[in-house]
Amino acid sequence: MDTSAAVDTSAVGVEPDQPALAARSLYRFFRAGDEETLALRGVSLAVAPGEILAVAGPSGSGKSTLLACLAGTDEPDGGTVLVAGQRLSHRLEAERTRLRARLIGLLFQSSNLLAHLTVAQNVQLVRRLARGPVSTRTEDLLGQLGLGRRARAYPAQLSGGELARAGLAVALANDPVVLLADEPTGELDLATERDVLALLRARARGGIAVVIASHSPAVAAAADRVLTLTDGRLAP
Ligand SMILES: Nc1ncnc2c1ncn2[C@@H]1O[C@H](COP(=O)(O)OP(=O)(O)OP(=O)(O)O)[C@@H](O)[C@H]1O
Repeated sequence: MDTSAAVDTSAVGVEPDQPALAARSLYRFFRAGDEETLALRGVSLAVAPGEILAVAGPSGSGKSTLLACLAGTDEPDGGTVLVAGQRLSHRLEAERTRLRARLIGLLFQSSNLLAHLTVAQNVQLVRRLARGPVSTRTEDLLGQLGLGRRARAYPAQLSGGELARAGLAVALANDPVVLLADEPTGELDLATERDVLALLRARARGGIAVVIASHSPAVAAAADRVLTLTDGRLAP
């Protein structure tokens, strides 16, 4: 799909023709005792603003490792990650954390909400950590995700579908350039999965680049592009 016409890249702070996210030749090794696992073996990819990329692949193929390196929660042993043209990899952890808080939204299968905060407070916490201008108001974001009436609810008081949308609100709270989702729909029923994917598509139209690691056929069908990881290598 040609996303360039529909997307205002300036809205997400990405130069025209610049990928929102780029990974060049990522390598990641794990050593446990005598055993060495090559989890990523030279993975390169680029995701345009407004694009939804699905990363498929069997269990153990390296999907979570790739997403962690793209998010800067893990450091690749080799290669580079760029978000909106800024290098995320090979920096001090505090700098990676600062860049991540400003530029990246994270969505995981298990809830990314703090249990002792309400939905609105969870969103506001992420905004404060971003320490930068955030254009959408908390009430507007929750309204867009159909959570206007649940702003003061605690996570334990939400239904599964509401919890999924609240997790998405937290992932979008910092107006990210890139949203990274690791099996975000793994525990959802089909209707809620469709709901979440439609919401992700709507956000992508606003210019966010989305990367989803998932086994789900519905995710692959909803994506603009699917790449498959096999033993730490990508194939189209
Ligand atoms: N911290 C770690 N220490 C040692 N090995 C690890 C570590 N993290 C991941 N691995 C190994 O790296 C490989 C890739 O794991 P990863 O979790 O990225 O795969 P995955 O495709 O996300 O799998 P799944 O779909 O089951 O979540 C596996 O062989 C895994 O055992």
